[in-house]
Amino acid sequence: MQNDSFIEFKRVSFGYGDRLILQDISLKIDRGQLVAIMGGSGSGKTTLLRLISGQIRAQEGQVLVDGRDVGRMNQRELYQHRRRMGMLFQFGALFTDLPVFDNVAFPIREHTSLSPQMVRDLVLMKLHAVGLRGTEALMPAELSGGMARRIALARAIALDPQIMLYDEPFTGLDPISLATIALLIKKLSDALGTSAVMVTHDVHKSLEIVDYVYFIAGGKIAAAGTPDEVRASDSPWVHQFIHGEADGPVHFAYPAQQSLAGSFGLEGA
Ligand SMILES: Nc1ncnc2c1ncn2[C@@H]1O[C@H](COP(=O)(O)OP(=O)(O)OP(=O)(O)O)[C@@H](O)[C@H]1O
Repeated sequence: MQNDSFIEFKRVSFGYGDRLILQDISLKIDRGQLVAIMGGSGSGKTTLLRLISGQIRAQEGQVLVDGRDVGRMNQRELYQHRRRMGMLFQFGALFTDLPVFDNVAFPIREHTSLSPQMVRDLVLMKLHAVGLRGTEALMPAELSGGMARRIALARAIALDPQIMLYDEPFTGLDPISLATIALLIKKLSDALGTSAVMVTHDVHKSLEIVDYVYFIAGGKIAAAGTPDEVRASDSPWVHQFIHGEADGPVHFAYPAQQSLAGSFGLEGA
């Protein structure tokens, strides 16, 4: 596997209207890497994912995927770009009126002209990958929350994506389902060699499975490192964040208005 960056933010700034959300962000995600993005509520984590998928364009700087600037892609290029991408969102619900089989088959039918037999083989393979072979005839209403999330994961990987974007994949799951999904995310990332970006509030579970973590605060990268570096960090900011303490430099209730990185000497940490 090549060890070069597949996703790269080069001095990216983005705002909704006049409100600057991300400011001069630079980061790199290597091929095959699983990276977590963490930060307080409203810090711009989902915005960062939208920049990668091309739903929004950077106002300054570049978002490069496989060397190509997502912000400069035309409609046709964006369509191709998204075809290489799998997404699992907290509210990425299944189509409730379609059985599991058709839910997983949906992107395959939409984006390829494979024969029904091939579609069937692929669907069964993906269901097997998430440990839910045998559920193809069930309707979404017949699934538990954890199973539904795994079926959504099977659908997200149906086309063997090169990039996976996860937005709060653990939210609303019981501890066992959460551990199962986390393990699957890790296993699939390794098996498929995808570059994966995961926005999450679940610090402890994420640190068990990711290769690298970026913390966002005040529109900037407040800290970054491998899980071991993060755990060993003596930064009060990181310490407060990973221990979920209410008091400290992080304001959980409101989006930070100015760079905490600067205030705590964490710039480029
Ligand atoms: N389409 C939009 N128009 C205007 N403001 C928006 C839009 N989408 C998000 N915002 C604002 O931008 C800020 C960053 O939003 P974003 O969803 O990226 O944060 P987040 O870090 O993912 O938050 P959370 O953890 O709460 O989901 C928030 O203050 C949000 O209210």
